Amino acid sequence: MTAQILDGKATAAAIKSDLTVRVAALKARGITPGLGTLLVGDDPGSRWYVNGKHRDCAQVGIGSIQRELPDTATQEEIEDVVRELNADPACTGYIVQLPLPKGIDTNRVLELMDPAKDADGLHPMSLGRLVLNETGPLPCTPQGVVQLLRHHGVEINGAHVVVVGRGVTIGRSIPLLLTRKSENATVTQCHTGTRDLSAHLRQADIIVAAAGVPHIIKPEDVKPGAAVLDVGVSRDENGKIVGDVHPGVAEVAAWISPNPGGVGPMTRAQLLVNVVEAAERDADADAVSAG
Ligand SMILES: Nc1nc2c(c(=O)[nH]1)N[C@@H](CN(C=O)c1ccc(C(=O)N[C@@H](CCC(=O)O)C(=O)O)cc1)CN2
Repeated sequence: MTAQILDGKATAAAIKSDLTVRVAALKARGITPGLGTLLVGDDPGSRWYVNGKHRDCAQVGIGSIQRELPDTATQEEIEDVVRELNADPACTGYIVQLPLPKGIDTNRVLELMDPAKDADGLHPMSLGRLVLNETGPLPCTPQGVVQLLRHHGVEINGAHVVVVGRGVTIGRSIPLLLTRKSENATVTQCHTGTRDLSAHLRQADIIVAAAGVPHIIKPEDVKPGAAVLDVGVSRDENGKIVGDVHPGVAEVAAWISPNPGGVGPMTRAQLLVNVVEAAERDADADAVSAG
C-alpha cells in the first residue's frame, strides 16, 4: 500500500479562497479585519512563521499589525505591547509567537490578552470555552488537523485516534476537539510516561504524532489502512525538517500528511479563520446593537 497524501497546502489554499470572499463581504460593511503579531527575539524559525502569517493576510485582504521586541525584552515590556494590542481598534485579533525567551512567564502574558482578541485559541478563556462546547476561537494546529481529515473524507466519527504528545499548542487540546459530538472520535493520549507506546499505536485508526521526536512512529507501529498525521518538527544538521513519522509508514498507512506541506499550512489557514470569524461576530453584534 502507498498512502494517499493529506495535502495541507491545497486544503489551506481552498480555505483561504473562501476567506477572501468573506473578507470582501466584511469590507463592503466597512470592516477590515486585522491580525496583530508579537515576535520577541530573533529566532529565524519564529520569524519565518510570523512573516508567513502576514503574507497570508495580504493574500486574503486582512490587515497586518507587526510588533517586535528584542530577546532582551522584560516581562513588563512584553506586557506593555500586549496592552497596546488589546487597545488597538485596527487589531481584530492577535497572536504572541511562541516560544517566548527563557525567563518570561508565558502564561502571564497569554492571560493578559483580551480573550475577544485571541486569534490562536490558546487563551485560558478560549480553552475553557472549548471544554464547555461554547463558540470561540479554536486552537489552530488541532483544528487544522480536524479540517485536513474532513477535507479528504477520512472518517473521524467512531474512529480510535491515538495522539502522541501533550504540549499546550497541540497535544493538550486536540482530544477536546476530536471528542466533541460533531467529531465523535475515541481518543487515547500518549506521552513520555506511556508504557508500550507501540501497543497503543497499533490500535489506532488515526495517529496524530506531535511528540517532536524524529521518526518516533515506525512502520511496524501502524495498523494497515490507518491515517497518520505528522505534526512533529525537528531539524537535522542542515536545518531540514525531520518529522515524527518514519518515511516507511507511507507503505502501511492509507493516508499520510507530508511534513512540510501538511499540518503547518493548515495552522496558518486556521489562524486567518479565527480572525475573520471574530470580525464577523463583532460586525453582527454591532448590527444588533444598532437596532
Ligand atoms: N502563537 C503560536 N506560536 C506557535 C504556534 C502557534 O500555533 N501559535 N505553532 C508553532 C509554529 N507555527 C505557528 O506559529 C507554525 C509552524 C509551521 C508552519 C508551517 O507552515 N510550516 C511549513 C514548513 C516551514 C519550514 O520549512 O520551516 C509546513 O509545514 O509546510 C506554520 C506555522 C510554534 N509556535
